[in-house]
Amino acid sequence: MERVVLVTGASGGVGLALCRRLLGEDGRIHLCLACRNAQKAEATRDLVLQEYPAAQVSTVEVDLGNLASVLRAAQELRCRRLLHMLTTAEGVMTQTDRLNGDGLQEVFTTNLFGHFILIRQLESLLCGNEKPSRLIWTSSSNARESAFSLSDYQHAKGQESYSSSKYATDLTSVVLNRKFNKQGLYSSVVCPGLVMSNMTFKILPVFLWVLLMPIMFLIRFFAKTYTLTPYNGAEAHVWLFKQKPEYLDPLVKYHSCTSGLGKNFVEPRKLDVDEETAEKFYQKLLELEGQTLEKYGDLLD
Ligand SMILES: NC(=O)C1=CN([C@@H]2O[C@H](COP(=O)(O)OP(=O)(O)OC[C@H]3O[C@@H](n4cnc5c(N)ncnc54)[C@H](OP(=O)(O)O)[C@@H]3O)[C@@H](O)[C@H]2O)C=CC1
Ligand SMILES: CC(C)=CCC[C@@H](C)[C@H]1CC[C@H]2C3=C(CC[C@]12C)[C@@]1(C)CCC(=O)[C@@H](C)[C@@H]1CC3
Repeated sequence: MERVVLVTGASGGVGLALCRRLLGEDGRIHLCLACRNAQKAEATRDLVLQEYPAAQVSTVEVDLGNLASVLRAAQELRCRRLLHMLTTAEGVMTQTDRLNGDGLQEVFTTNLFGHFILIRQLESLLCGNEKPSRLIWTSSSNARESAFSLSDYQHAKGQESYSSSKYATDLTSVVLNRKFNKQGLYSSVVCPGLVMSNMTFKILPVFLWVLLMPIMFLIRFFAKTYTLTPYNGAEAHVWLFKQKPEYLDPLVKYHSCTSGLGKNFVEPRKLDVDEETAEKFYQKLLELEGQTLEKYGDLLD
């Protein structure tokens, strides 16, 4: 049976590199590209098919910061019946977080909660299959416990919404493993390292990054997480794709690394999470999910 792999954030950066690399690893997979709008999805599909003309590539339109869009995408994916792996590679990092149309913090929703809803809505596809299914979350080494608070888990009050959302991602993955491993669903978190992408181009202009490039190549001899290209950044995802999920440690984050001479490898590092906090946070996610489903009852089957 073909493996169906859904990649969010597939239109650029690490997500697009991951799609290309997955097809290079296994031409038999069915790749589903999740993009924010139909034009981007089609453009990405064309790009991927140029390189792998025989590949099976479908698209789904989803704005992860918009819960109605997430529920519609889940409905569509349920109709397609199959899903074996979901990997997240979208993300937003802004100086000024804001409320979205659902009255939730945008960074929290896009980086975590939209996916949480998507996964819960796709539980029937992901759980109880003959072979294990898997989730791969693109987190970050920037996930910091000090940025996260249970009482303000959407990070409405602080200035570190990105770090908070990535820490919340790590917590969620730990609990998902505890709840769903028995049903054959396994979750892992990865960090792609420092990658030149639209995200970093919002921190400094492209020309400055280009000027800094020689310095960064030198830094890479000492800092292995300077992966720099989306291709290198997707190393941990691709490595995980090839592992048996049952043998992975749920309390580890897998970091994409690149040596000074440009060789890619993966480094597992222990997650800095308190399992009790993770469980309490999960309960809060369930509460928020309840409110969301109540609001969007018309989008449920
Ligand atoms: N770059 C880096 O140095 C690091 C990145 N990461 C993480 O890696 C992941 C990928 O980042 P990277 O590739 O660098 O970033 P990019 O900005 O290049 O790519 C982000 C992708 O996410 C999509 N996206 C953004 N918002 C939404 C949304 N609301 N709904 C659907 N899709 C959305 C973008 O789509 P669109 O084309 O429509 O904008 C794009 O395809 C992120 O989770 C990021 O946090 C972690 C550590 C370091
Ligand atoms: C390399 C030189 C000489 C200058 C660049 C300085 C910073 C702009 C740069 C150094 C470390 C970078 C970094 C990130 C953004 C850009 C830097 C601060 C991230 C915060 C990007 C998003 C993430 O998820 C983190 C893991 C990155 C951590 C390192």
